[in-house]
Amino acid sequence: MTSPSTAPTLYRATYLHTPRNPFTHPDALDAQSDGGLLVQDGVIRAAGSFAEVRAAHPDAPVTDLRGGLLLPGFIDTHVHYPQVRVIGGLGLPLLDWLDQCALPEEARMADLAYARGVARDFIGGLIGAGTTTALVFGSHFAGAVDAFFEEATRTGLRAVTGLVVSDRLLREELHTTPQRAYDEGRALIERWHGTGRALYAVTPRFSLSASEGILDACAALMRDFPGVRFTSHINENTREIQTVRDLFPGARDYLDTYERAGLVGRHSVLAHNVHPTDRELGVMAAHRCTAAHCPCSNSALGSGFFPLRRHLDAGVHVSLGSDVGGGTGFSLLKEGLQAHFMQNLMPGGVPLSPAHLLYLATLAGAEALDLPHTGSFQPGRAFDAVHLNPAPGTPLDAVFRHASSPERALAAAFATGTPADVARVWIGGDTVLGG
Ligand SMILES: O=c1[nH]c(=O)c2nc[nH]c2[nH]1
Ligand SMILES: [Zn+2]
Repeated sequence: MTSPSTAPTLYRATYLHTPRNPFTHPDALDAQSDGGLLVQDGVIRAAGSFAEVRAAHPDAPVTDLRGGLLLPGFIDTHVHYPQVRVIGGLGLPLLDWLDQCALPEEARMADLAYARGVARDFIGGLIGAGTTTALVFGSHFAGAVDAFFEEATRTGLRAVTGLVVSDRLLREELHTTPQRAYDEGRALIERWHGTGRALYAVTPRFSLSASEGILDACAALMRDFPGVRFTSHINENTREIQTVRDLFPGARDYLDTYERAGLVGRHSVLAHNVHPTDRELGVMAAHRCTAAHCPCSNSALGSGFFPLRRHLDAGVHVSLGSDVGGGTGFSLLKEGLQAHFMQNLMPGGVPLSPAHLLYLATLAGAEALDLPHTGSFQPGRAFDAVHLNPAPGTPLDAVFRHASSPERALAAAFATGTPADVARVWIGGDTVLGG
């Protein structure tokens, strides 16, 4: 039995979205300076100019959002739940930062009451930044992962996450065994995968902290539960890469440690990939897996410049991640700007237009996670949206009021927008912030 329809709403706004990929389609940006989106039962039913949608739906009540910018909700494809309270540990390279900042805090997640508070802080931060879907690196503790799914369910966030598993070189209390990794993962998948908006991601932390036995346990979960997603880290830092080489002498490269276990596929999202080989890029493209680019983290941890051009030339799909807490905050506007800066500064960088940045922050994430009902405003997709409406008197407000085109306003949103400019957020048509 289908539930009865609710009344439609016609949103009137300056809206922009990328129904296509601007790296392959030059006219990918769809910008409506006076646009209309008809939403019913959480789904976009019609989209276009306000005049055109109004004419077809003369009786729908109108919600007037003019004055700001309406964008698809942001999709963060790499962000760590247990690290929200340690954002800002600047000045350390990856392995020192893990030892001194991240892992001591992650050990605190054994305490369920603590984890519940962190889940609230974390999801509040995501939604406050306009993020409506996230691939979230979970916790090493199954109870903390439960707490996360509960909070995601309460808030309405579209969350893909799972138990983080490791069995070496971290701290003893963060280690597990292959059997326990499988058993706890299985129980979490059965409880949460496909429940409401939740999906499960099998998540070995990185090969540096994973034996072949743990990676095989991850592969067993992927085999036994088709449809679960996979995420981990790869090629972030040169010392990390050398250590992985030493730990897996039989592997051709870092990717091969995952590939041999059968963990590289269409539902795999590998974070960073700052230092890939050509072989790794070729295999990632062939398996249609995604590289999640985390420019603020790469800058803060001094990991290096992401070779976007090489990824695009090889045909590797790229999305965006905030990588909190190696990253510096939840805003994908800031990540877009940092990606733009870094591509500008590196030899052979890819010039990124506002359309590229919007795509990376929205549809690219939907494609990475294989969530075709999110990421743009095309009719049939869920109404996941963020309304940027800066306070009067702010520089972004001044630009918005005087912008010569919606695309200029979009560029300014990436250049100077922050969570303070997020006025309202919807997920599946429900207001989850503001309103
Ligand atoms: O940026 C990162 N953050 C982490 O928490 C992590 N763990 C392994 N590799 C990592 N990289
Ligand atoms: Zn990370």
